[in-house]
Amino acid sequence: MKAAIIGTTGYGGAELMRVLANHPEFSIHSVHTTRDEVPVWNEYPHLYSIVENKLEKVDSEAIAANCDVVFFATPSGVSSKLISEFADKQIKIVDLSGDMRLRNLDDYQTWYKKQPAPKEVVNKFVYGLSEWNKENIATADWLSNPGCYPTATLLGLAPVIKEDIVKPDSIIIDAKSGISGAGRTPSRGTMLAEMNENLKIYKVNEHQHIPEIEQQLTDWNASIGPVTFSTHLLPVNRGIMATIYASLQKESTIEQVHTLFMDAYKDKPFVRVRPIGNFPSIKEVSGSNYCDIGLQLDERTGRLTIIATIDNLMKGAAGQAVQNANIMFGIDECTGLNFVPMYP
Ligand SMILES: NC(=O)C1=CN([C@@H]2O[C@H](COP(=O)(O)OP(=O)(O)OC[C@H]3O[C@@H](n4cnc5c(N)ncnc54)[C@H](OP(=O)(O)O)[C@@H]3O)[C@@H](O)[C@H]2O)C=CC1
Ligand SMILES: CC(=O)N[C@@H](CCC(=O)OP(=O)(O)O)C(=O)O
Repeated sequence: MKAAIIGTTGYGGAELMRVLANHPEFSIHSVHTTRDEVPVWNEYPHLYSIVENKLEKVDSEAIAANCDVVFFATPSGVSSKLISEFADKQIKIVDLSGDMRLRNLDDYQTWYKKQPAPKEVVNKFVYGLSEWNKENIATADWLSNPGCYPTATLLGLAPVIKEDIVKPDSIIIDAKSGISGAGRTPSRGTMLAEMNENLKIYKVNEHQHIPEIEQQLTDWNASIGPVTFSTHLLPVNRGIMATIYASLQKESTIEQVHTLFMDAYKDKPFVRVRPIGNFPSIKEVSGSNYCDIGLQLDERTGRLTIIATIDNLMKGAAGQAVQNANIMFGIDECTGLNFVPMYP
């Protein structure tokens, strides 16, 4: 199968090239940005002699004529405009941006502060949280890849929300991300002098992933109320840790909760539930498509702590996008994604 990538000079696009260059079923047919003619390795010399394509401007006719799938790794507000060009064409779409994730268009306008895509376009997209929406993904033509923070948060919360074992208004998510999550466009907040040896909270109660998390949680369990979600920038390149707190509805033991998670993820190869008393760090999933989950129960307060770690560029973006493309094309979801985490 041939793939086109739009947004190849960004970090998400670069990670897609790294994964697809190694994929036995997909080949990189063309790479696109707003610029053209420059070999993509000029932007990313680590891809020298591995990805030999030159950047091209977006030409939807040519992409659809030559490719089986197009990945949008573009900032929000881009795919919502470009996607209509692909509407009548035979090509599958995987959108890594937030443009197609929120069914309520007013939410998109409020949280992203941008014009939403038309309702009929958004409705055509299937939400690609691979582990929990596999049947719909398998028949999807247009797929919306989850956000990085929602991926860690939702994989961490799914078993307890689906089984209704936590108090619906008790959920607090304390999340931290490496700097690559902010993309490659330079900004003052991500400069070395600002971030080195620092830890910053940002978008307090205003993060655009809040409605995405709440949309999926309430799809699973209508009783779930608004969540508290905070995001912090860590002075590392990659990685997200979501530390999630929720109060149990009734008394349980850590063994019971752990069994619930083990059962929920037993046939989901990219989610590794750690043994009781063992907690994942971001380094332990770096460069891989794993989401690792650790659990602890505070018997004094009745509060459960769930720790979910991912690599924001892999399970949080390109890795999950390729996992979803695998499912959409009917091949094993792990194909091309068997990366062992890099350590140290
Ligand atoms: N970074 C991460 O960890 C994650 C990112 N995402 C999402 O994935 C998307 C990409 O993120 P990221 O790679 O970090 O972003 P970057 O800012 O690093 O890259 C954005 C890319 O989009 C291209 N681009 C911008 N506008 C257009 C346009 N009109 N037409 C074609 N290409 C365009 C840019 O190319 P140029 O400027 O050269 O034209 C660049 O290649 C975003 O929506 C982001 O929210 C999702 C999960 C995690
Ligand atoms: C560290 C960092 O800055 N992360 C970004 C993630 C952006 C992103 O992935 O945005 P969408 O999924 O909404 O497109 C942020 O918090 O906004």
